[in-house]
Amino acid sequence: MNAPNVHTFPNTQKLSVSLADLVVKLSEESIEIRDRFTIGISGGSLPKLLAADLKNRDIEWEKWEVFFCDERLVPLDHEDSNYFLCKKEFFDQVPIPQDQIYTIEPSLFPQLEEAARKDKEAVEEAALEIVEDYEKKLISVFATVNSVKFPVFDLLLLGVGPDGHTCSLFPDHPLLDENVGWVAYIGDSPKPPPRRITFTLPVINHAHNIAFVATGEGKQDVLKEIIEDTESKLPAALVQPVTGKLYWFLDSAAATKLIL
Ligand SMILES: O=C(O)[C@H](O)[C@@H](O)[C@H](O)[C@H](O)COP(=O)(O)O
Repeated sequence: MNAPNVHTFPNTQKLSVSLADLVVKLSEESIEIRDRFTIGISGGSLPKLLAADLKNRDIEWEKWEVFFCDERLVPLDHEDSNYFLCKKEFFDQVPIPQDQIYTIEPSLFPQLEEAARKDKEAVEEAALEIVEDYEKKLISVFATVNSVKFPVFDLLLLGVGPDGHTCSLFPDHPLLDENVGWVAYIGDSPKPPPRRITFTLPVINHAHNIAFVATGEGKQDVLKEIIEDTESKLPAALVQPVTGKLYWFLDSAAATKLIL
């Protein structure tokens, strides 16, 4: 594995500028080589930190293909939805074509909601339809181009929770062992809401570039383990690109305990 590139900034404004620099560079390179830029975005504080400076940059937005690294199984206009958050913080401010922003399928929601009134098995069945639909969306963008076992994103932007989770992959969860599927359903997320879908570890690890963004003192201890303990089994520590590059964008509060 390539050693991670850890970048620390005195404040989130400077972090956002440097993150935008990387995204602009990767977008230009990918468009030059593949005539498109495939990116996966996460929720949390990331969309705001991403958009802060990027929204003013000169970018071929019409070449972007955007997926969600994880998504909560709620309607797209629900305040828990990662799409809703990204729309408010980012998409509303840049001209990415709407049909190149790949959301979970809203028409599959009524049956999920109906299943929720029945039993766990019915919920799982309805959730699997959402998973399959999202995988089809990935196939529509990636399979004919790469013809590989896993999609290869140009860039995945990830957050990390104080427990070491990333996407909706949580510590000690059996989903960490998934090594075939591209998208997985989790019905027992320890962080609400409980029902979500998430990219699996192999999808994450096949990306050309992965950038984690973490800020604030609440991340100090977990970052020390993830970045410095080579034996750590925390989900974010299992993000180890097969051949791609791994970046960390931290503010000084989050990076305080690291030996850099
Ligand atoms: O789905 C979720 O519950 C959140 O999106 C979560 O995974 C978040 O990305 C991390 O906890 C980092 O969040 P912050 O960047 O806001 O600390």
